[in-house]
Amino acid sequence: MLSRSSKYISRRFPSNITNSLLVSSTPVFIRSLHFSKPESLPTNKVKSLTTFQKYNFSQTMTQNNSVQISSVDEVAKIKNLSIFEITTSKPEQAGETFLVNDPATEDIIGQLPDMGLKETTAAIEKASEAYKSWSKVGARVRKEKILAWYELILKNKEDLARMITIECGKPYPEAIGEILYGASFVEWFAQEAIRSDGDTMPILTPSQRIFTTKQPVGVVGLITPWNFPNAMITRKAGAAIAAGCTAVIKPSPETPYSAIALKNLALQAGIPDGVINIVTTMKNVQEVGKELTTHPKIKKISFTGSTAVGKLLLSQASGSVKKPSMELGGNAPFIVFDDANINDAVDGLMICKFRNAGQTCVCANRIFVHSAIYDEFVSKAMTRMKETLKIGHGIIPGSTLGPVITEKAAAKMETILADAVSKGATVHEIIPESLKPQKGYFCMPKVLTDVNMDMVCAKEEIFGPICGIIKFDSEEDVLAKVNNVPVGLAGYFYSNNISRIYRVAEAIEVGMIGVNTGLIGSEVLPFGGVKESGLGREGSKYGLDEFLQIKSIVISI
Ligand SMILES: NC(=O)c1ccc[n+]([C@@H]2O[C@H](COP(=O)([O-])OP(=O)(O)OC[C@H]3O[C@@H](n4cnc5c(N)ncnc54)[C@H](O)[C@@H]3O)[C@@H](O)[C@H]2O)c1
Ligand SMILES: O=CCCC(=O)O
Repeated sequence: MLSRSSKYISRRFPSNITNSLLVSSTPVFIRSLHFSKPESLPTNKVKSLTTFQKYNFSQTMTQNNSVQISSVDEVAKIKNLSIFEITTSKPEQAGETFLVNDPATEDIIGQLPDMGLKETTAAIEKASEAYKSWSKVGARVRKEKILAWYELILKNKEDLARMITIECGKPYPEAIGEILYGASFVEWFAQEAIRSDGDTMPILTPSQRIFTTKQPVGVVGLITPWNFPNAMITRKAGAAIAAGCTAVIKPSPETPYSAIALKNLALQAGIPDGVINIVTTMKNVQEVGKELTTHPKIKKISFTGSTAVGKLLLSQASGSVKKPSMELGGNAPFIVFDDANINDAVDGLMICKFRNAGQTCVCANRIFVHSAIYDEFVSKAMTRMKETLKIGHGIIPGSTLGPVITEKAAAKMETILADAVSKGATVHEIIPESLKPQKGYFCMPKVLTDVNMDMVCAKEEIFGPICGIIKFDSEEDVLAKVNNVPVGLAGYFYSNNISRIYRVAEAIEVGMIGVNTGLIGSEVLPFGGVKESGLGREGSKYGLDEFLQIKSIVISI
């Protein structure tokens, strides 16, 4: 029987992922197998812009009962591989290429053009040309085309999700959840396209009428992260093109194929060429970012990523006063008060902390538990983690914990652990170290107790499967600690006291609060942060306005 909050979670995520994280079961640990990579990478042999590698990786069996995964074989199982291919330019024009790998195996899955200034400028020009007609298309036509895009995303959801798992590492059922989440923004903004109403103002002077109309801002630059390769694009691009804007998207170099597929599906849906443009790069990220934030034809920059990069982009965009939307880093508190339902709180923590191996911007980062229930909560949470966290390649059925995105991200987890231990934390193993897959950027989940506020795990965003649990004694004490950070994206707390629910929800300095739930995202939620977590709101009835500008018209009669 699922608890109240797990039923809620199940509405948003396919039951196989929520059940596997929430409900006890016999542990089945999974190892991924490794493949030997070619010594030198044949970038000079690129035949087409999108080349999915066809090397024969030699497969070596690890110890007993290991599950074998070849990323190359897994890519080959994608039925509609053509949607991941770049079709709008030629390899010779693009010059150099970069390699994309599977973080769970380190296998190379493909290579793409490493575009730079020239290609970015060309994409902006193309978007600018397309803007002339797209911005004039009636809203009803835009709505129909965007709905057709939505249908195609749903039709291809298995292939899109498989690619997310291969290039980003999240378990396949979670990847399916992301496609449904991402598609919900496309559907939502298709419907919003016909709702960009203006206003009629009161008549102050009998001879004057004043009204407003909303117009698209123009060509927009969208820069997105790897942790939601699909949904972070649809949440921006869906709103942008519904508003009548055209877009140049720079996806993360780790997860470019999901972006390319979205663009190809948009073309198939009848959204004209040039409305959505993709610039892929690994080496020239800064150069491309500079062009997107300084080119005079770009009127808005919408970015999701780290606070450090967000600040840089804001400063670059200030030169030509581009309208900004910034979805930046967080450091989400997850508070369990002594009047909470502990089992519900454990449910919420599992989904909130371990989704995408702890790599979502709204993941629980600092877990505060009241001293009266601390031992019980820690014991129940660790039991649940031991029962349900299964590490391995996300394609393997039953796997609930994939790798982190890069070797650097895995190394950061080691640094965070070492810092905590040096400052007095106790580390609790969840999965025996001997079961760690030998290849891939896997991090073993760990619980930290005896955590204090000087530790990096309490001060900074962890972005991985480390779970530091901090003891507190009073509401006042915990609120002071919670708000003593420069960021404020999401927060969560568990309590059954209605007065406290109002009080604490209003006191925590974040843009989004989950009360008695660990999962908050949906297309109707105004998504965004306060303080250094960003500017603007995505999704919801406010999301379209980020891509519109109000024009006031005064008529003398
Ligand atoms: N608030 C949100 O909605 C949200 C959502 C997802 C991720 N995030 C945050 O993103 C961070 C993790 O993602 P990340 O590691 O990909 O962040 P990141 O800032 O390193 O990268 C995000 C994107 O910015 C690009 N980028 C990096 N440097 C750039 C530059 N100088 N100019 C232009 N583009 C540049 C990257 O290539 C990538 O496409 C975390 O802090 C997380 O909280 C926030
Ligand atoms: O990682 C950031 C986005 C997460 C979400 O939209 O729920």
